[in-house]
Formats: sequence, structure tokens, C-alpha cells
Amino acid sequence: MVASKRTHVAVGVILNPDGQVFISRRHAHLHQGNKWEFPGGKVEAGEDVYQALCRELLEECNIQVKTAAPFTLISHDYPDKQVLLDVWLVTAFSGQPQQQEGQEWRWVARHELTAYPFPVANEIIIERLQDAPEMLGAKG
Ligand SMILES: Nc1nc2c([nH]c(=O)n2[C@H]2C[C@H](O)[C@@H](COP(=O)(O)OP(=O)(O)OP(=O)(O)O)O2)c(=O)[nH]1
Ligand SMILES: [Mg+2]
Repeated sequence: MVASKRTHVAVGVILNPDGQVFISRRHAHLHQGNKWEFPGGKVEAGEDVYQALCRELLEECNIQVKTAAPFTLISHDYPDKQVLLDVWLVTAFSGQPQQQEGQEWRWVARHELTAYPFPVANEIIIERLQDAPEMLGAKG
């Protein structure tokens, strides 16, 4: 049997001081197109996941990560692709996040996340974001 290739993805749940989360909408032509997402992307060769997180959030949202902590790790098999989502909570950053790649984006309250279509793999992230208020307080 040939070992399958799982794509390691660094994902950032960016929280602002009001406790809102930054989300954007994937372009239609991409895998999981038109779904909402947390910014992030593939970990490249020679990078660790934190480096990939910082690079992707700079490229996609134009912020510099100052404080981030691992939140959850999700291994998910889509019919067409296998991913490992390495999800981090980003609680301090410099710059004002703005989507850099022409995608729709917005800040939403955590309880509003359930109203947006996300990829199936994200369900557990969104659940955990409802449940963990003590971890999510805005940090000064
Ligand atoms: N960024 C991101 N990717 C997600 C989420 N949920 C989810 O299943 N994925 C999947 C979709 C993709 O198959 C993969 C990440 O791919 P990506 O398109 O963001 O990767 P990338 O930014 O490096 O893209 P590229 O430049 O190589 O095209 O992870 C999510 O919340 N955020
Ligand atoms: Mg991406």
C-alpha cells in the first residue's frame, strides 16, 4: 500500500480585543471553494508550523503575529484530499488584518461562526471556540 500524503496546514484563529474572530471566504476555484475559513496555508519544506503561520498571516492578512498558542490539531480526510489542520489562537498581532488576496472577509463574534459555511473539518474548531471562554479573553 502506498502511504498517503497528508497536507500539513497552519491555521490562525485571530482574535481581536472584542473577542471577535477574523474569517475570510475561499476563492471559488480552490479546494473547499466558497467556504469560509480561518487564514492559513500549507507548511512548506524547511519551515516549522509557527513559521508557516506567521508567513501565511502576513501574506494573507498583512499582520505580524506577536502571540500565538496551539489550540487544536485536526486530521481530516476529504474525498479528494487529506489535511492536518494545525490550529493556533492568535491573541496579539501588529497591523490591522485585511484580506490581501481579494477574498471577502469580516470580523465575527464567536457565537456567530455557526452561521457561516466552513469546511467540515472546521466543525470541531468552531465548537471549541464556543466552549472555551476562559482561554479566549482579550489579552492586554
Ligand atoms: N487556510 C485554511 N485551510 C483550511 C481550513 N479548513 C480546511 O479544511 N482547510 C483546508 C483547505 C485546503 O485544502 C487546505 C489549505 O489550503 P490553502 O489553500 O489555504 O493553502 P495555501 O494558502 O498554502 O494555498 P496555496 O497558496 O498553496 O494555493 O486546508 C481553514 O479554516 N483555513
Ligand atoms: Mg491559504
